[in-house]
Amino acid sequence: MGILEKIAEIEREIGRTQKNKATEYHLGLLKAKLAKYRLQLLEPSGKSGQKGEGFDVMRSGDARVAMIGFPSVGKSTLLNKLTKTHSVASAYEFTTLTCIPGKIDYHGAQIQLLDLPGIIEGASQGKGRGRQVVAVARTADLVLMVLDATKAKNQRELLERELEAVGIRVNKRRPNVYFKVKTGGGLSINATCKLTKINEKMVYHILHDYRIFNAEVLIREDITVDEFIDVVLGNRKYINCLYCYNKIDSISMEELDAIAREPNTVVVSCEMDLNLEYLVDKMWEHLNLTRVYTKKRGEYPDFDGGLIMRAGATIEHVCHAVHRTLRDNFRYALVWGTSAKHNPQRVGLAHVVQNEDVVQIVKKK
Ligand SMILES: Nc1nc2c(ncn2[C@@H]2O[C@H](COP(=O)(O)OP(=O)(O)OP(=O)(O)O)[C@@H](O)[C@H]2O)c(=O)[nH]1
Ligand SMILES: [K+]
Ligand SMILES: [Mg+2]
Repeated sequence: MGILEKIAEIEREIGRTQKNKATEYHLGLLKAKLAKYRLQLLEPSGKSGQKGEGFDVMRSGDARVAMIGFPSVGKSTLLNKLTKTHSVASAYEFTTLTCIPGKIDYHGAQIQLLDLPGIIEGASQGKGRGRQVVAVARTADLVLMVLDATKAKNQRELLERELEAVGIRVNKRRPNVYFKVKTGGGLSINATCKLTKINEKMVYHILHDYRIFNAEVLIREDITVDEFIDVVLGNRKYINCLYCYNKIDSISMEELDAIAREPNTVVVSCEMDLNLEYLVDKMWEHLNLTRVYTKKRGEYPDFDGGLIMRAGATIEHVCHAVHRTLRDNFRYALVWGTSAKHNPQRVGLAHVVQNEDVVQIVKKK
């Protein structure tokens, strides 16, 4: 039996099985099996030409945003509106067949925006160019899910399911579980809180199913079976996602009002140039980047320049971004801004900077 058939069979069985206390355990095991087969689907099948030409676009700029959506929702039109790149747009589905990068300048930061082919249901199992498209999504710092405001309401769930199937978790954080595989000593399973959705026996069996017989597990929050499997597989990507409904020029005010209230959602019309600037603001917000200005002693900070850092960046990261030898000559730093207790605060390498901080690095004599 092929993997696809095995997957279909397990999915059928899950569908057949009623969800209740008595079947919970059995369902947990089925889900573990399903995840295992899906993982195999993702692995390259030996033939090296499989990767798909036109999809390995070089990363550039400070962050990468990938547009994911069904055909003809307006992804290419949006790329044309937001960047100087041109990507063919037309009323036919599957107009775009490769990955086309564009660049957005946002107050001195550069965001790489990727136009991609439309995906269809079953994309994660290799339908269309789905597999290449979702593989690109895995490399993004933010997924921009482009949706057609005039189409059915379940687009969002369908797309999310395709991303889930390749190990992408959108707008979720990594489950708070310590998990370490060991070479001996058996299984040690502990929890620091009450578990209502999973129990020790289930954890034990899932680990056995993955042929893990020695490991330390410390569960620190009330996780589900799926979340535990994510931890065990370890290759999940947790990516922020912003939902962008396009073509709002073609729906009623009532419909618009309902969509606009959904979380993490921006409504736009490429055709009427509606809300596009706001969309870029929201993209920046969801990328969760931090801008830090550096200054020299006795001089004003350079508010035009500014370093773009990941959230959680420290003074050490700032040093690396300025010059590769700076960290070795580092004595202390002075920080002005929201991360400082008083202005300026004298800090060490481990100090976490915040958006719009000003940093002066003082070197060893
Ligand atoms: N009414 C309306 N139509 C739009 C809007 N934006 C794009 N379109 C139209 O939607 C159609 C599809 O646009 P594309 O940009 O090619 O869509 P796509 O998502 O890139 O499509 P594929 O590459 O085939 O997946 C075109 O006919 C566009 O003119 C909009 O804001 N309103
Ligand atoms: K199209
Ligand atoms: Mg297109």
